[in-house]
Amino acid sequence: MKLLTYLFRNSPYIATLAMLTALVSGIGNASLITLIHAALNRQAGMGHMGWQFAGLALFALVTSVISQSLLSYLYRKSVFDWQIRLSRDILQTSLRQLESVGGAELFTVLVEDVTAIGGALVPMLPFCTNIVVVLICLSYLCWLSWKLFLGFLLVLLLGAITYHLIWQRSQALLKLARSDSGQLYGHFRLMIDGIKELKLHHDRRQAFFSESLQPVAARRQRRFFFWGMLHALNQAWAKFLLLFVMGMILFVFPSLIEVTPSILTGYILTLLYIRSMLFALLAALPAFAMAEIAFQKIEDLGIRLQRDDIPKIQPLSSNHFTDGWQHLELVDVSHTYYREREESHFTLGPINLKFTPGELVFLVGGNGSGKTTLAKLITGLYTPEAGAVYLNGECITHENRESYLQLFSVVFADFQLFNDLLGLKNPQIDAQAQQYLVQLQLDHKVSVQNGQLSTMDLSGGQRQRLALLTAYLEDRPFYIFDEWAANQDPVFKEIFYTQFLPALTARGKTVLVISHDDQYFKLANRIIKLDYGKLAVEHCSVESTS
Ligand SMILES: Nc1ncnc2c1ncn2[C@@H]1O[C@H](COP(=O)(O)OP(=O)(O)OP(=O)(O)O)[C@@H](O)[C@H]1O
Repeated sequence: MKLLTYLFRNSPYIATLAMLTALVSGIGNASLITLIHAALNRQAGMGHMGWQFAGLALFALVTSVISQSLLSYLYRKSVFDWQIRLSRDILQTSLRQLESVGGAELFTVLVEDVTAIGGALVPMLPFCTNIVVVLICLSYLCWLSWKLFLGFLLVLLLGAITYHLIWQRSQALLKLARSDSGQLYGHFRLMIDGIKELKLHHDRRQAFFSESLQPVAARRQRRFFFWGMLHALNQAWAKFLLLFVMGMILFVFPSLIEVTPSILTGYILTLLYIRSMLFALLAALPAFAMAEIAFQKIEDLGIRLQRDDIPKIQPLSSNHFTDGWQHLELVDVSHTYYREREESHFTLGPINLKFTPGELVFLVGGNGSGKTTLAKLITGLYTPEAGAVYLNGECITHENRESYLQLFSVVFADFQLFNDLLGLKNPQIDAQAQQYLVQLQLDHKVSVQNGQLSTMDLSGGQRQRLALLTAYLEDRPFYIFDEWAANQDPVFKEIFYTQFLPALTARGKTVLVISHDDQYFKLANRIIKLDYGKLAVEHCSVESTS
């Protein structure tokens, strides 16, 4: 049902046309059988009937081609629409919500569920055609003999009840198999991201393969197999029932009810004709079942992505914050992570901080003290659970958050490089990038043409420098570097702290550096130290923080 609603809402005209063609094709097909029966009983002139037969066959062919072509279009469009819509939703949703959904679940929905919905559209139109044929044929049977039809219906009812019982069990299995898919995609990601660690350690690789990946894959495969088996059982049961009912019509009912040989022939002929259609109807049900669960998963995800307590980021209305800022303030800001599995939580804050243009601020503290979380709060990637962030005295809310985000250029410790200098519209971008590449000592490795980097196959430290290049080109007022220099050689580390950072602040940029390099702390205007989520020390003029 959801599939039909989705289809008509998404492509009303094409779907209506496809459905009409499918229905008309069904009527054409059903008319053929009545014509064949009439021809067998010589009820009209044979020449006239021959033309009718040829016309109907041609009609069925044309309508079938049209509906199949429309179907193919609808399938591709459905997959495209869902993937684009979900991708847009994901890009619009707040970081915290995405983190709580998890990458593996997002990936499973984008790949598996979207394909399942598209896949269910494939048998959809033949399903409609077949339903029409079957319904017309059943009416024909009723018209031939309603008494015989009652007997037939009784057997059909018995079949429907048993079918439904097996169907329910198979649906439960399908849901379990779908949750296995989420876990399996999670393992695939882990395998690809952690391939070096897995390759290096034989026992770890074996354990990952045989204790993590394979059991989930095997369980999923087993569940899909049993699910398929239940459907096969249902199909076989349906076939048996049809044979059973034919046997009853041929050998039992004639002794109980008065029927002519012509009616018997009509019944058997019609049942033989709709046999394949009935089976096609049943064969389509698994695809619909998969789509139903996929819809449910996408709906769940939609609900999680658009939860009321974490509103979506509003689109960029104006860039008014970047025109000039005087001060940025965090007032009693806090954030808590809940770890359901460990039944524990980590709270950062309440934090009170102020930044002004042209400052060089170091953010220091032990591992897990909350430095990266604070950076996410400052940048607006996280919304404070308590307190507020103010820019020039204006509170940052969901209405102005998108504009506020444009204030920052951040290189996170787990940064991601893009080989296109995406979103940087400056016409001199190639020349500027080339100039920075020289400064970053990467010009012998990388070049930029039409905003595209020639390569990203670089060492870890060199990739970090490329991330710095992007940050430079963004030319935003507030820079944050999360342990950027950790992988740099001493020479370049020195250049970064003593040349690059002062050059940025000299241009009026505020720079917040998350760092453990205490030999450079003396360069800072201010040092902020975090200790287990609390602001431990804030030095204005620094010699040492220890
Ligand atoms: N997405 C998350 N979900 C749950 N807990 C998280 C998440 N991210 C961080 N944490 C927890 O919050 C705490 C602070 O993490 P954060 O990354 O901010 O620390 P950090 O000071 O940057 O650490 P490091 O110096 O190791 O990078 C840690 O205890 C961490 O386990």
